[in-house]
Amino acid sequence: MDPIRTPGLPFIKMHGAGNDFVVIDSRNGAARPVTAELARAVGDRHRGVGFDQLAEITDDPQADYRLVFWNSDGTEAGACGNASRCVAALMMEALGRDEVRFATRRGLLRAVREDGQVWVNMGPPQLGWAEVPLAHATDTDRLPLEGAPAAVGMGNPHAVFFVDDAEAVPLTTRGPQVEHDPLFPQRTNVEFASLTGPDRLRMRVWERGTGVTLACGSGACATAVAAHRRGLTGRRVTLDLDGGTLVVDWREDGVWMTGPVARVFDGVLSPAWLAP
Ligand SMILES: N[C@@H](CCC[C@H](N)C(=O)O)C(=O)O
Repeated sequence: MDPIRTPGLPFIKMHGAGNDFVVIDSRNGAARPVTAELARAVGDRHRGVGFDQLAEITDDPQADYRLVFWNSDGTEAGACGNASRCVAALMMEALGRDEVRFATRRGLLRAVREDGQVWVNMGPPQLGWAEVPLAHATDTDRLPLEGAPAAVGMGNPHAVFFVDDAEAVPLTTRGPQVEHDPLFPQRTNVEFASLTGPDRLRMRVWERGTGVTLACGSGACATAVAAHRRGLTGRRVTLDLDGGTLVVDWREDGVWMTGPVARVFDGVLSPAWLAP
């Protein structure tokens, strides 16, 4: 056997507006290799490959494929908008189509390619306190926390703060405080946003299970929904994040989101590294 080109676990490294992913294809009856332990090891930016989320593609009888999302701390996430767009772009290419349907923990979602852009419908926002979920009944538009954030579920929980200057927020201290607040029994993703123009927001994010990231698709959707509910914007919003710009459009059939997609490299996890 060639000692360099050894077999192992293939993956694709992608990013959407700087939100970076390792994509592993476990379709066609392949044994499912991804566990919480493997996700933590691959997610380590020094000893592994590094990612914000690992997206595992599996078979699904009702859809073109199923997606399972893992955070870099090894926890599973119910939704990941940017990874959904990245994998949809890959699958559209592979299947030679401009539309795919995929299953997630939240249910069946749809992505389409229009004018070269991949849009994903993240589904309707979850605006009831139990759906987010929150620990007790309260107005999700203004939570009883310092800064009165809004709570929005997009298949995963989000706490959205509207502030004068998102740049000035100490993300690494405020983020984890809010993530672990007892009001969020499943912890939460945390967004800070400022209005910078008509229907335009500057947004920074602290992701549950990962920390500061350059972008968050479900977070952008949650922020656009919260901004519209507060009367700050219309239903179509442009969000400038640290790693790029996302556009969100809250339509009748759900919250659609688009932005840049990049396939960075294809790699193989060495069997020696994978061995216990
Ligand atoms: N980057 C993602 C969101 C990832 C999931 C999140 N950290 C969670 O635990 O819910 C996105 O683009 O939506």
